[in-house]
Amino acid sequence: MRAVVHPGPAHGCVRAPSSKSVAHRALLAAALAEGETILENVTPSADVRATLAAVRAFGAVAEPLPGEALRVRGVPLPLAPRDAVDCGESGSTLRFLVPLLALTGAEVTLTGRGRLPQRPQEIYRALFSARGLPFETGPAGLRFRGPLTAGEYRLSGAVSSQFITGLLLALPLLDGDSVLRIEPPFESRPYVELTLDVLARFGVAAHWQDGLSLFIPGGQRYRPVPRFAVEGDHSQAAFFAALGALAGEVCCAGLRPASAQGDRVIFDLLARMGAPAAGGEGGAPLCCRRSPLRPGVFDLADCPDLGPILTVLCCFCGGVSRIEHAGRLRYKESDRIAAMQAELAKLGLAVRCEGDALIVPGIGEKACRAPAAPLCGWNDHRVVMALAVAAARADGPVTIEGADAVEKSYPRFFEDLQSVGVRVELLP
Ligand SMILES: O=C(O)C1=C[C@@H](OP(=O)(O)O)[C@@H](O)[C@H](O)C1
Ligand SMILES: C=C(OP(=O)(O)O)C(=O)O
Repeated sequence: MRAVVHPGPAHGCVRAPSSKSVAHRALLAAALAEGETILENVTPSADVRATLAAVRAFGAVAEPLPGEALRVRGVPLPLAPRDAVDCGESGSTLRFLVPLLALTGAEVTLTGRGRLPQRPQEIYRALFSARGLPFETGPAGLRFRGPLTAGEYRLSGAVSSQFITGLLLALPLLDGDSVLRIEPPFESRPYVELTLDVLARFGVAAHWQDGLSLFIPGGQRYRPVPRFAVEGDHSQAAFFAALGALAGEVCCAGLRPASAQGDRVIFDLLARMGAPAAGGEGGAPLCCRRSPLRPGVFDLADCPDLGPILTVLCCFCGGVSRIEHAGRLRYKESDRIAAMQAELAKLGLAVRCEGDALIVPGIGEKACRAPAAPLCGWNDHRVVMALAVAAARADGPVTIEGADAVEKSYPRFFEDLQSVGVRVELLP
């Protein structure tokens, strides 16, 4: 599908889809809790559907209820899936499942598509090899066998926090206690805090011994939660907050003020740029309006998913910005540094790379150039959404190929964009 986005002002209010990160964690926790959990507000994105299929494959029952809710009846320990489990393009699904399915002691195969088979899995390979357990990646997918045992796990904090979350989900179910020792630099820490938050809501404890060591008591079981409503997604709201700051006034509803999501920092970043959000009291919508944006030095270490939209915002600042710790953007659904550099260049927006930092000279209040040729979405939802926001500030319509990549996390993205007055034509 291609999307033709027409520039113009945006005005209105968008309800954020539910947090993909919280939904993955809550689905897995509910699927491991004996008894019934009703999960409410689960946006059926492709990634969340992959996790849903996986929990069914390990023995949980999950029935859809009206209004994007699910009734989940869990199993105390995962059962060995009969067939390979398809993780789609979801890094979270795959990395969260590995330690859980290793508990079964059976040989397990996980498959994936798009860029998933190339994304780093070395951390798990090293942990499995150190324990004499098989872990192989090949054309048929990722194959491994447990059982993982309780004890001390040492792993780098610089590749992906998803390995830490995977271990945090599984180790409490072993008989003995475990400790995770994270080697610095430790990036994406808020995602680990989010995991601890969801674990606690399902009655599972783990705590920091110091800033880099997590103690995980063994012998625990997940407890069902009668009603668990998945909160709104700050990473997705970021696209609409940015749209407001660039092209009108847009409000984002459905966000939890006390959320543990690291990407809520988008509102601090916008305030630093000179577009502070109004509202937000007691969970009311947060509204950002067009303002002249100031450049600055920004850091993606703890909020990598903001990378593409932050780069777009910097392109419209009145001066040169620097975005630090962007290196891990190379290992997502696309190489997001290469993707954003290539596509923004077509809009006349130059982005330079200096090691792991991006240098972004902004054009201020001017419009960017609408190219005659289409932009490429790089099969990456966050690249497509960020380019669509940039297009609202172009000097003519901008075509984005591969726009259906938004299915991965935000199936209603283009409808929501239209609902705030941005004209979009969706073509097959
Ligand atoms: O735990 C999670 O839900 C996620 C962690 C982050 O990955 P990294 O830890 O690899 O940065 C983030 O990029 C991803 O979209 C979701
Ligand atoms: C990187 C992402 O997700 P995942 O790692 O789960 O594929 C993302 O949503 O941007």
